Amino acid sequence: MYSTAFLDIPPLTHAQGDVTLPGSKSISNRVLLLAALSSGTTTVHDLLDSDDTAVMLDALATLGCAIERTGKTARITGLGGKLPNPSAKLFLGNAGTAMRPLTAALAVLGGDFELGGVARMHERPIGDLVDALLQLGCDVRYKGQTGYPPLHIGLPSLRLDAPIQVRGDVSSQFLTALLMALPLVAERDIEIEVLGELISRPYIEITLKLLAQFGVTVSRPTGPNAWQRFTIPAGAKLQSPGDVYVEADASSASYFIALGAISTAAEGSNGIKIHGVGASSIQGDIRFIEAASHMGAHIESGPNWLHISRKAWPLKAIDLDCNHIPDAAMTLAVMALYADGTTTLRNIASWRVKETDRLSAMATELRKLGATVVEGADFIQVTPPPTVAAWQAASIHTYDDHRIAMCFSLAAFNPARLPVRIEDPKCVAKTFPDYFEALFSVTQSAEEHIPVICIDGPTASGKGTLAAVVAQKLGYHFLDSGSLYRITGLAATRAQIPLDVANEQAIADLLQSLPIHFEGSHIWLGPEDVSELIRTEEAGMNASRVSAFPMVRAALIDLQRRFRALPGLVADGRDMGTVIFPVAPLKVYLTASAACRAERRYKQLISKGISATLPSLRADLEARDARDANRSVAPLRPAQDAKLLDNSELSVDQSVEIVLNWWQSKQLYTSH
Ligand SMILES: O=C(O)C1=C[C@@H](OP(=O)(O)O)[C@@H](O)[C@H](O)C1
Ligand SMILES: C=C(OP(=O)(O)O)C(=O)O
Repeated sequence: MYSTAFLDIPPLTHAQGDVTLPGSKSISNRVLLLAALSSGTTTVHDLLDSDDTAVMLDALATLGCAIERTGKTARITGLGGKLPNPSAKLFLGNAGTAMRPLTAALAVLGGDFELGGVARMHERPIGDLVDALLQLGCDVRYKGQTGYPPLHIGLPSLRLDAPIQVRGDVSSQFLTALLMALPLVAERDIEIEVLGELISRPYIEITLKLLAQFGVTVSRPTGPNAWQRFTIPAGAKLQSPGDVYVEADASSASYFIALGAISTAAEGSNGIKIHGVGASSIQGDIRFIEAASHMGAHIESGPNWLHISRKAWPLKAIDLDCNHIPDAAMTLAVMALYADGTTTLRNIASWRVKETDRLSAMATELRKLGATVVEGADFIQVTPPPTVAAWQAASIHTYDDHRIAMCFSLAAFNPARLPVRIEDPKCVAKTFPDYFEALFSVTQSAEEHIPVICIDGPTASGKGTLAAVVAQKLGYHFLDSGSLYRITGLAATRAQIPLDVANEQAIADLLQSLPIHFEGSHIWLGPEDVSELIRTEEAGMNASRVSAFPMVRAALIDLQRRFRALPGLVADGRDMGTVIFPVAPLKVYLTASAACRAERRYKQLISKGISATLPSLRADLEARDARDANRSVAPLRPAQDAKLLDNSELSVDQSVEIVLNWWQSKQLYTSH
């Protein structure tokens, strides 16, 4: 997951390949709750691991449910409708699928509970559900504002004789919550009557299908009243089905379906294949494929897969009632940027009460990109930027809304080849923590568009630390090129090849087959973590020797350039800006006085328990500077266009800030 303040997505040109998507949020949280309430043990496979499922799992554990987890599998011992801990304070984040169903289940079971979440959860309505529970005789009180969480739940005096009325026009989750909770107390038939137009209906189908798996068949009329009345039969009992498999999330699939529709594949391959969900999914958001097809996607499907490629281009503008796909419809609003006219998405008033006011947020952010947007009470109308030149590089504010972050990443395919900045990318953790990793695994950018920041400088200037922190702050890859020379020195020594120029061919040959692999700050040579081993003074001297051999340097050039990958690279070394990445947009040449560098190295060694003396360290360091500056190939010197940074008097944080400011000053993002 990218936990950076922002993530800059370079302009993307192509997409192709396979993605396996994480489990459905709606199915995961329903199955977890049903498994906990039912009798018997349930093994849930392919469970989503995200913020929304974490709050549900924590809540169930707090309530006394035994849960064993191994990877994506959870084994849940059902409570059989009895709570061992009938008193608890539950934090439910911003998960509607946890807050609403748990409120109903705990209200009918009774106890002493407090249910709350993040600030936004306390702005998301729950009054219609509470009203229904009060009719039933439950004791539910608002701890803050009437109509909103946090809630206190006490002991009920249940009255199950009259039909329970619930409004369905703000959220379908209120009806879902009642449907899952009422089998706990179904001594007689319990009827639920929906008032107003029921929105987001396909989510009710998910609820009914999963209830059926747990042994409860809800009956309802056929014909026009099919969405008005639901009857939970007397004697209904939640019984574990044993094993449950969670489909991949169809709403998450929408970003990759869109990707297939708006991108072309690089030569020799074809489209995007999504694994884990197919056209016969029980999730309503799968119907996004119909909308995407209308816009121009070519979609094929099998039992558990989808294959998408581009058919019509530009995409065709659509006018669509999106009430049945409220979440995936946000993706259509971004696809509309690539359409041949104005796209209108209707009947989506519920967008206003989700993770943020999504109607207003989408309108604001789409406008930043250059689109013309009309925002209505319950619709949005998007007209793409009129010309390529009208596109703008935008910094997208994400409002702690995972879907805003995910759908706006698709704007990186803009024809103006502008990057897109996604603020607070970690908000995707609500349903898809590794979204951006999945995106980068199937997308490509022209090499010249993948940013590289070079940080070159002499030994002990602190460039490794600076580069690693800058890479981490930007979410970029990190190349510690010096370590490649150190590994070369180590490998040659182990192969008993003397480090002199007569053996440069043999050392260069050795490099062709070295299994080098970087993992954060760790460097692996095959199965061995050599990070510590290559940091000794001796390894440094050996590195300096082999780095003077032209054949060795040539062999390492391609290897180093391959580190330039999405979303960007910070490369630390001695010739990053002069030789390896000569057209990098930012080159920093980091120095510090010899006295200062010797002292830093001294402290470093002493802290590791290695004895050293300052004068000898300083002499070694000056000798190494002289050798590096005078070697015939790629001598150590600043690139002509490098920015010089002397950090003798600066802390690491101060140096990082300077470099990030230099980087920021090169960006074009508008955030108005
Ligand atoms: O029941 C569910 O799993 C959901 C129902 C929908 O909410 P509304 O019914 O509030 O539209 C949807 O937006 C949400 O992401 C998940
Ligand atoms: C509306 C959403 O979430 P929630 O389940 O919290 O309602 C969503 O995931 O888009």
